Amino acid sequence: MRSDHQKLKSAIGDDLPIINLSSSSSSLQRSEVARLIVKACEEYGFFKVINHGVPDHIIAKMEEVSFNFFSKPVTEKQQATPFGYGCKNIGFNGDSGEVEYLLFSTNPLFIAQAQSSNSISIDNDPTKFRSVVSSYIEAVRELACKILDLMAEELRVHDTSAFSKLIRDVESDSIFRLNHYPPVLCSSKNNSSISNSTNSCKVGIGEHSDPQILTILRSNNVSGLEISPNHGVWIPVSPDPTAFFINVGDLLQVMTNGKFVSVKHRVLSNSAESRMSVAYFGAPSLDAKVTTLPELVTPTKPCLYRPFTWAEYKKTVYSLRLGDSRLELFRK
Ligand SMILES: C=C1C[C@]23C[C@@]1(O)CC[C@H]2[C@@]12CC[C@H](O)[C@@](C)(C(=O)O1)[C@H]2[C@@H]3C(=O)O
Ligand SMILES: O=C(O)CCC(=O)C(=O)O
Ligand SMILES: [Fe+2]
Repeated sequence: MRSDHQKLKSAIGDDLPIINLSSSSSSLQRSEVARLIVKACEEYGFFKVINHGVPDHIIAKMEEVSFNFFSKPVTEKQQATPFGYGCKNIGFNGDSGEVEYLLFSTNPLFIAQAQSSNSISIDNDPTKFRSVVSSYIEAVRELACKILDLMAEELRVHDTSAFSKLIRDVESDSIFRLNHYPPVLCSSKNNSSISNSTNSCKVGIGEHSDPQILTILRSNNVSGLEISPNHGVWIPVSPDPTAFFINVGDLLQVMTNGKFVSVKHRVLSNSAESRMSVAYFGAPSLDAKVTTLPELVTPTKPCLYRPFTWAEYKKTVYSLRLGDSRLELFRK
C-alpha cells in the first residue's frame, strides 16, 4: 500500500517535485500539500503542479491564440501595440536569445487598450485575444494565490494572505509573457551556444531568476526548460502541457529570509520543434514595500535583506543584464 505521502508526491523522470493540488481539499491533506510545497521551495525553488483546477478550455484557447499570434507575419507582430513584441533582443542591456515574445502588463485597463487599438486580431476578431488572455490571467492568478496561501500556512505566517494579497492588489504590477522558441539546429561552432562534451545548443533565454514573487509557467509538449538549483548543475525539466510549473521569484526569497530560493533557469532551443510557453509573473504594486516577514526572522536567522519598494527593485533589475545577481545589492 502506498502511503499518503507517496500518493501526494510521485517522482517524475527528472525527479523534480510534483504537487497534486486536488489533495488540498481536506484539512489533513491540505497541510501535507503545504508541507511538500514548502519543501520544494526550499530545495529547488521550483515544482510542478498537477490537478491544478485551471479549466482545460481556458488553457486550450490560450494556446490557440498564442500559436495564431506567432504565426503572423513579422511586420504584423511588430505592430502589436500596446503590447511589447520582441524578437531575439531580451531586455535593454544587450541580452539576446533564439526567442520571440509578447510581453505586457496584466492590468485590465492595459489589456482593454488592445481592443480599442485593435492591435491584435485573432480570426479577424479583435476582442478574442483580449478575452482569452483575460480569462487565462484570472485563472492563473487564482492558482498563484492558492499556492501562496498554502505556503503562508505552512510557514506559520500570522496573515495567511500576506503573499497573495500583493498580487491580488488592483495596482499589482504583474506581467504576462508569451514565448516562442523556433527550432534551431545545434552546432558546435556558434558563439551564442552552450556546449557540453557531446553537443551544443542555442540559448532561447539565458540563465536568470525571475524578479517577481511567483511565476506560473505552462508550455506545449516541447522540451527546453532547465533549472539550476546548485551552481553549475543544470536539470532538464520534462515538458508537460497538462501541468503548470512554478518558480519562486526574487521577492519571495526576500520575504522568506532566504528560506525559499529564487530558482535560476534557462531555456535551450529544441533542434526539431517549436517550444511555446506562457508565463504569468505575479508582482506587487510598484509602491509596495517588500520586507522580510517577521515570522521568518529569529535570533539565529537574522534578517538578510533591507526593505525596499518593488519600484526600486524593478529599476535595478532592468538596469542589469539577464544573468546578473541583483539580490546581493539588497542585502543588509
Ligand atoms: C535583461 C533583462 C530582461 C528582463 C529584464 C532584464 O533587465 C533582467 C530580468 C529579465 C526578466 C526575467 C524574467 C521575465 O522574463 C522578465 C519579463 C522580467 O521581469 O525580468 C524579464 C525581463 C524582460 O525580458 O524584459
Ligand atoms: O519558456 C520557458 O519555459 C521559460 C521562460 C522564462 O523563463 C521567462 O520568460 O522568464
Ligand atoms: Fe524566467
